[in-house]
Amino acid sequence: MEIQLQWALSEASKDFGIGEFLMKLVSSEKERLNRIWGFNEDSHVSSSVMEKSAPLPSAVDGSCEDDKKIKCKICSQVFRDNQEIGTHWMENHKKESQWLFRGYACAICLDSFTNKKVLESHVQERHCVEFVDRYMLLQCMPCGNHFGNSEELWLHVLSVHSIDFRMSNVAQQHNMSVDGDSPLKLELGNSASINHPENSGAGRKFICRFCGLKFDLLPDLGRHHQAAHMGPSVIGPQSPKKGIRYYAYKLKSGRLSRPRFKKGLGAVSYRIRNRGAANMKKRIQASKSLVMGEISVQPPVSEAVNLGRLVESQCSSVSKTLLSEIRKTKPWPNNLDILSIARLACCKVSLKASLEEKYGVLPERLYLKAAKLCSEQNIQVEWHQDGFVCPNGCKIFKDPHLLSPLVPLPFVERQPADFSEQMNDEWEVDECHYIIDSYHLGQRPLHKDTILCDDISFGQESIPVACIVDDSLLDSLCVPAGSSDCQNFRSSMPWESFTYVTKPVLDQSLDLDAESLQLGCACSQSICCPETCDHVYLFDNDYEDAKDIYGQPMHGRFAYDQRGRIIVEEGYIVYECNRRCSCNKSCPNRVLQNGVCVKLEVFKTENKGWAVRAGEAILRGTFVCEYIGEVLDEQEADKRRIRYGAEGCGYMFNVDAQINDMGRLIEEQAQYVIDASKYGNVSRFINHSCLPNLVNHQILVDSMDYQRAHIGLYASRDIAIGEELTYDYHYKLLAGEGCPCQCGTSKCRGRLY
Ligand SMILES: C[S@@+](CC[C@H](N)C(=O)[O-])C[C@H]1O[C@@H](n2cnc3c(N)ncnc32)[C@H](O)[C@@H]1O
Repeated sequence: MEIQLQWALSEASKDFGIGEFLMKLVSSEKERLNRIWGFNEDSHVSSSVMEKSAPLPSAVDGSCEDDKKIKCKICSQVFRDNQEIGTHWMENHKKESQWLFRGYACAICLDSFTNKKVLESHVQERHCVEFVDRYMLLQCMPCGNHFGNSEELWLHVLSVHSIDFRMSNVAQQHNMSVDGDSPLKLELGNSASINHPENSGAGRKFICRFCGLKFDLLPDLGRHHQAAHMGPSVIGPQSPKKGIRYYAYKLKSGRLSRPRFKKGLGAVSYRIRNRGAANMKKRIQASKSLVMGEISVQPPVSEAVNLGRLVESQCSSVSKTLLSEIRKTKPWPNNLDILSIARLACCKVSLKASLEEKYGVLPERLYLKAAKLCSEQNIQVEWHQDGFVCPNGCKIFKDPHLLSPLVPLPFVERQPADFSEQMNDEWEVDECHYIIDSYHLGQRPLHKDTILCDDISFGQESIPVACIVDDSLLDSLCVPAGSSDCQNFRSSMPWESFTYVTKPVLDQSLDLDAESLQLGCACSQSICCPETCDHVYLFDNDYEDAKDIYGQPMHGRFAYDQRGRIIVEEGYIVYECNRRCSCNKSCPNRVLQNGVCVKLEVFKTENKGWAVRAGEAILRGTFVCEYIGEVLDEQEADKRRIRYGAEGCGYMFNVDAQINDMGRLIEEQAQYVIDASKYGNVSRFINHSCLPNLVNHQILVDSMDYQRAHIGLYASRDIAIGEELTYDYHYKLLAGEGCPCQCGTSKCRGRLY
């Protein structure tokens, strides 16, 4: 066709008469097709005509035959097997199949996207490289598998998801029996359902299986699905945060539709009243998933029949797909995984062996990527250099084609033949230059550290919190106060000035009826799912318009992603599951309550006393620690402030002051203070910065009373190993000189208070 078209075009350009002749030919051919197949200009598919004239063996009517028929879920055309319906989709519903099945993934970090443009900006912003096609993988939307090209993807869809092409038996039956407004329509189809015009007597509709909304066109449903129900990783870059002025302006101008936020007992009783509605919702969802389960079970017999029909060339394609499936059974490591293994590797051989043991076969020279990551995180590794000899005697495979990293490589754009080559190219070209730049030019002086205490929590945290001091600062540990000897050395040790606790200590000053207000969700599995979890429902009930950090609606989603990273915008109270729920520790809605899961170190600074730094790379959204101490009401806090004096109040966390732009607009403010002076955890050593890398969120766990909200500190961006952890204290600036801020950032406001 391609060649004929080229010929026709070149002929037509030579002679106008030939062009006219070709146009006539095309239109008469079109007419002929319309006559034969009954197509007309307005609707490209007239199912009634199609059913009559398509040369298909089975009749459309006849109820006992219905079960065996494979009906296309878009146009209701009938097919004998998966292969036929697959070809039909490829030829007639290509657009729809792209909506339903084709996603994209970043080849560097494997994050998922539905849109190529968004992937492009992700690659540029996240990985700081110009986007080229080799950074793009295709991803199967329903199952998340990755593919090098659309042919592979389509083969996979054909062999694994062909059931999604067909109208399910249940759907067909319902289409015939259910009237237009029945809630049962929610249960139809997989990603979308269609009411066939002939069967229902109504116009064709696509129904979202998540929320029941109806759409006339499948692309509209696709767009809705993407906007309303896709996870954070598949959507665009973060929208700019809106500050208090923005909301204040909107409030003033009457244009603010801020989140409905019901706090305190009134809110809780409202929630309890709504429990009935929540349960009803759950029942609908449960019945939905039941029917969906029914739909997605593929009778094994059809697989066998289909396999028997495959010709040899198709067999090899299927085997290719199967092989790619096998390759994908082990997940590929993300940057953090590579980094943590790279830190411990003694050489390229040991790195490769450890990675392969965990993740199977990986791209060649992955060590270059590992070295780049180490370089970014200031972890010095020798082994990436050319000619490195491992002191442990590991033998390094010497690749004659690999140039020394010191030789500049020309950046030549090539179109690689297959995906594995793409991956190799990426590691080879980019990383070498990166390593040279940061490693050879950016060497830092080596400091020697002394570990003062292996674990200041003394076993209370699941990951020890070491206390470390740079040798050059050892002298500063001697308490100055005029004493020249180091007799007071021990009393200045940070862990000795307070009692380490891992749970908040509730002061008697608080008037709490906490226990009775705790709500468990009714999920029956050990791991809750957002569709049925009451805590998601409670959140949605409180905040209709909540957005995630990417600006997408939070409706029907947990506040955490699958990796336990917080995705909800600052300012919304998060409901975690609790001991009244039947889920276990690994439920995705339990994060803060599981305690510190990243390696933290307390260390001495030159000008801010003790501080906390990352003992490992921490990715954005990761829970770092809870601000723990004695929970006081405002009156008790005031008394203590007078007792401590201005300088002694450094460990008091004023929740009211910490509530962000969004929270400040909420009528009932959180009037409580957490004092970590006497009781606390590692968080009490975290210093202030005017440009911090942590944010705080209020998390409800043991009680629905907002005065018992936990304060969780989460990474607001990716944090490198060794980087000091900071949050913004938001102290009010007092009259007078106050305390100079030593955060040293470009955004420093000059004073702490
Ligand atoms: C919660 S404590 C932090 C740990 C404290 N550095 C220590 O040694 O225990 C808060 C106190 O640390 C000091 N601090 C924290 N951030 C600071 C900053 N950016 N500049 C100066 N001092 C800071 C102030 O003395 C403040 O009152």
